[in-house]
Amino acid sequence: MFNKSAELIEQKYLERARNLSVALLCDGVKKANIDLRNNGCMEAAIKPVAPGMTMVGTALTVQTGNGDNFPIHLATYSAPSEGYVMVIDGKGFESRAYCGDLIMGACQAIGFEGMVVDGYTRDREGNIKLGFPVYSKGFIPNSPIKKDEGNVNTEIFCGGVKVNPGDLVAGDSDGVCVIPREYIGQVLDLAEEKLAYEIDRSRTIEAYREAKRNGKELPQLAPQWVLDMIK
Ligand SMILES: O=C([O-])CC(=O)C(=O)O
Ligand SMILES: [Mg+2]
Repeated sequence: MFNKSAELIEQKYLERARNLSVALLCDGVKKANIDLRNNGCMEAAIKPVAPGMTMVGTALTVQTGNGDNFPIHLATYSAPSEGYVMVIDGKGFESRAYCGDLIMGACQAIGFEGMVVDGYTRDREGNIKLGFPVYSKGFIPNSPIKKDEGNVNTEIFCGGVKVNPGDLVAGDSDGVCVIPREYIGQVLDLAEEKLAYEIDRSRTIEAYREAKRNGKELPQLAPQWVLDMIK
């Protein structure tokens, strides 16, 4: 099945998401009480090809298996793709790489924001040189097959999380999370609240560090909720 790509997520939401870590976005999903495995956070096995890679975009989904990358080629060249993150359900297939730096380079040239592979990739050095954000389960040099059409833009599972075309996908050095489209505004509000809490905590920790350095009386370092739980 080959479906049209979902409408791009509004820029104002994408910009807000870019100012938040993936950890904060997952905290937002948790606070919103959305029934999503691991708060939308993909399995730890899905890692950035290099630390420092970050991406935020609208999900374009691909479903394949058996190390077959024909569906990835279909999605790359046949769907309008600027602003999308290609999320590939490769069923964790371990014996072949789904893609390398040629497809990645093409995706980058077209304007994809990044790629997530529930499976393995190759051409790691070339991928790092491109600076194209890719998240995968690891690397294997063995080449993909090109055979079946698979599915493009259908509901998939990637890294244990349900992904629909049009969902928000974000990645950083910690990993990848997915926010279902209908919850984006609510999750961003809650993630920003958590960010405000974290900024406040960092200030307290810095004040403690400063007092200790200067031999001053030490301020309370433990958060109030910890003190309440100890009581
Ligand atoms: O040959 C392939 O299909 C996968 C690959 O290594 C690339 O895209 O660079
Ligand atoms: Mg290659």
